[in-house]
Amino acid sequence: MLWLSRRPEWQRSREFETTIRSGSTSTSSTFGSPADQEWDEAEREWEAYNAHFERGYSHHGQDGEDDTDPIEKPKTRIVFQPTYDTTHTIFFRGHWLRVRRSRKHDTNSEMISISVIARSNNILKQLVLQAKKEYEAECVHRIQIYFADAHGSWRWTDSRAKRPLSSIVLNPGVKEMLVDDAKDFLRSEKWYADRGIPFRRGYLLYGVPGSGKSSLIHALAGYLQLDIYVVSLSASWISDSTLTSLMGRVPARCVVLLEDLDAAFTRSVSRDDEEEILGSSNNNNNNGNNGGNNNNAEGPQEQQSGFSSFYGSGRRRGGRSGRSGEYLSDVNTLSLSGLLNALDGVAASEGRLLFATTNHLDKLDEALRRPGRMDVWIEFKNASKWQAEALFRNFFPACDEDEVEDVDSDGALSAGELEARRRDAREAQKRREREVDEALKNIKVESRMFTPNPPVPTTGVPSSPSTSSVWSIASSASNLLSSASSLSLPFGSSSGSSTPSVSPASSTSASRKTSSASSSIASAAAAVSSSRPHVKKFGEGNTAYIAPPPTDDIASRRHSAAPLDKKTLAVLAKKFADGVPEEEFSVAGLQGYLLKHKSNPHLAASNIESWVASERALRVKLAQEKAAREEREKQLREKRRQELLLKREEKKKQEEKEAEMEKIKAKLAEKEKEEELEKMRQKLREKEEEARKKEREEREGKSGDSAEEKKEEEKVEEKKEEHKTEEEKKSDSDDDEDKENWSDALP
Ligand SMILES: Nc1ncnc2c1ncn2[C@@H]1O[C@H](COP(=O)(O)OP(=O)(O)OP(=O)(O)O)[C@@H](O)[C@H]1O
Repeated sequence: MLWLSRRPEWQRSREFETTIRSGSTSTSSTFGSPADQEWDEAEREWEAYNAHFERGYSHHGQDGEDDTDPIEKPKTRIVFQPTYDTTHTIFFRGHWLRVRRSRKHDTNSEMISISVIARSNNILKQLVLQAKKEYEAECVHRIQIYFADAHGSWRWTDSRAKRPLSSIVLNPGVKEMLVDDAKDFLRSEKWYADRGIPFRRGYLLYGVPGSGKSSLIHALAGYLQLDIYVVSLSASWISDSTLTSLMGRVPARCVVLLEDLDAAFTRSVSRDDEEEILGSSNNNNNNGNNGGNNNNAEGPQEQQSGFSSFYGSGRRRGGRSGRSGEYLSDVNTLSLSGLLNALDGVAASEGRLLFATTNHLDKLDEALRRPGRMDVWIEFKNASKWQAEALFRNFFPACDEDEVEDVDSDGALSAGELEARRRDAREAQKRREREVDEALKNIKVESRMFTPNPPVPTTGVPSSPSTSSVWSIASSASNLLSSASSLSLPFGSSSGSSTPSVSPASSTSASRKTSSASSSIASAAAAVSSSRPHVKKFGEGNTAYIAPPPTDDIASRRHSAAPLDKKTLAVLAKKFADGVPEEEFSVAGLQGYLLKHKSNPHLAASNIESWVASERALRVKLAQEKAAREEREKQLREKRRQELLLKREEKKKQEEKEAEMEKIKAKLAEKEKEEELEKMRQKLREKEEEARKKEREEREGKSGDSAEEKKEEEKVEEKKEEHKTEEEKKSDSDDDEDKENWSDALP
């Protein structure tokens, strides 16, 4: 893409899309392609033309707009790219190439297809090689950052200027060891191959937040000229398969960064889940404090750091269990075996430097900790005094001067040197005061006066100057002194005169001299002191009221510190480090503090103790608030738990009652059935009875008619009886005959 963006044909495309990038010209986060430069040129021409055009109509300079804008304006770059799905023709080394940008719909990733009509594909190979060369040349100064996306692919997110390793303040030897180890690894591919050892190296950076883990990785990647591929293991979409495909797709030489190693597999469901509430009643103390070891002194200074926060990726989205006690999505289905497989399975790519960061080493599974997966472990602690001093020295520039010879053994300037400096400062101060007095004397007194409230300028009407008007004049004069003196005094706050506080009482002498001064005082005084190019300020043209002095708070927020001489720097750095307690505050915390005093190293050094005290007080307050919050939450949970238990109890009772009722109903139904049956039986019996009765009656009704028949029947019966007895007799006589026959036959 870089190569394409440099083709003139690409830039001349008639169908193009535009978008914008922001950034200052010096720190543009994108490649400064010729297309960009051409566009800048066009923009400049257009602006010049417009300015010329407008001059014809406007009264130039009428409202005093200042042309000298010392601040470089942030630049909005217009990015200009040929559209998708259109074929563009580019001429390259005697061949016409057809180039087409398109988007893959499934992964939404961009694809560029280049075709050429030629006898061999050499021309395409040459093109790719040249593109690679140009890309690499560009990468010398920047590192490319890729983030894993939910489709299991790497998405280019940004390119960043390299961070010098020297800007990372770590205990002596740590950086050197890491650099040597990484360099050695990258050189020893053959060594690994000869021994059949997978060519991979893992580094585990663990320790308190804001101690420089991510910064070190960034700086190291820049030093080794490697791109960074970041995966946040707490992302909701991470699963075994996506991680495996991601790890299989990293290029051979790069830095792979696994963020939040401790947050992997820490999935939770919603806090409102009943089971969780009931189950957690016994370990309430862990709630909302899931490893958020807050006695690491981060307190209010804790910063969201790491790559994901830089680049706005998915990290900490949905919470980071380790720190915030919030909840990770329950869609994250990464398993330990999936992670191990992705790290050193067959599909895992080789040649990469794997960095994993965690704030909670104790939460890591033993399998992950096993050497071979994470070969080098580096612990990051809160800032030591040594680091604090180095940080201060890094932060404030030192001008090239004579070496620090007369800084005595404990780092302080010798008494003589100090006295000489104070004397110089006092003299410089007096000189300025004299100059201002001179200026005030020369001021032409006009008849116009300052008026008290209401602030309506009453030109030409004399009135006695009020306290407030005197104060404003005097303070502007003193302000002038203060700004002048702050430039010359080496010990701003210790001398007590670098930011003199102006009050009506303290400014009486000045006010007497200027009781009838006009508004021209301000400009006259400013003319005395200012040697810088004049920049017209808002309200400077006021003639009735002079601006009040900036408050101390505003005054201390100026943004540039004059370079310190080495001796002063040594003293201030020592003073600063003396005030920082050993390993109590993170480097990020100290950096935040120094940023607040960016323009005033003296104040930064002298205020450190009060900052430490206020941070501690704040931390105690936060801890108390946290404890109170936790207690409240605990009570709330306990209440909810009781309510839930009660509800469950009631529900159970209700269910039992219902079951009882059901039983009774069933019994009743059975009884009813029985009764019904009985009734039916009864009815049946009655019916039978009735039927019999009827039969009997019928029979009785017929009895007269059948008397003869009865007799006949009786006769038949008698005959039958007779016949039967005869037969019996006969059989008896037969038996007797047989017996006789037998007895004859026997001897
Ligand atoms: N040792 C250090 N040297 C220089 N700067 C540091 C150091 N530690 C922290 N910082 C500064 O503090 C900020 C946060 O640092 P960084 O993100 O590297 O911390 P971290 O240890 O990765 O934190 P986390 O664990 O929260 O990701 C950065 O702006 C960095 O410049």
